[in-house]
Amino acid sequence: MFNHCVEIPSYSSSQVLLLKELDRTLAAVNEAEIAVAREMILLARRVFVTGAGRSGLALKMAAMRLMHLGLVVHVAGEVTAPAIGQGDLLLVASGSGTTAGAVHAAEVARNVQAQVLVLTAAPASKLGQLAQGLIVIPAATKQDHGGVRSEQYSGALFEQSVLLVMDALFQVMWHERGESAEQLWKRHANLE
Ligand SMILES: O=P(O)(O)OC[C@H]1O[C@](O)(CO)[C@@H](O)[C@@H]1O
Repeated sequence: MFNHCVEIPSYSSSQVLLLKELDRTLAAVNEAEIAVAREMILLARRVFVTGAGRSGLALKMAAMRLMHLGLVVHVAGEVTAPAIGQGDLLLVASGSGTTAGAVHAAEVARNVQAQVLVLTAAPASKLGQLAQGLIVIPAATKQDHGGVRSEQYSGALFEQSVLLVMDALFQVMWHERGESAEQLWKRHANLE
């Protein structure tokens, strides 16, 4: 039940809140962890991405950009995704680090000697412990309703941060590869 005595924030104040939270959270992401993630992505034979709900959707956006860079990328669970194996990388996003599908996928990947790179707000979680590479995003997890790490609903700050962390990493890798936007554009889907 909503408490109607609570002041309803305006659209613009909400926008400011989001930007402040993102600024603070992204500034706290460890650059050494990003460097390791970059290495793991570039060394992988193929990259698989997975995550539940909005966390998975944010990684699907990142997966598209990695494909635009010319990497071989699969979204786990899609009908065309092959088996993951040795030399592959599983990129998993889970704020809580406890979502069953995400943990299971990481276990499968480890069992077949694939590498596991995790973006999470909970590095001590089961998923965090399965990771060989970790990007810790100090945001609220989906059931952290305390409002301290974020005033946004559920895992929104984590999910937004996943997209921005991966887009920033894409920006680095794009310029390192020295390809023009026109060259990347040739890899864009032409059946959409
Ligand atoms: O990031 P987690 O903790 O794995 O949660 C997965 C997803 O579950 C949800 O709560 C519901 O889809 C999303 O907000 C979140 O992205």
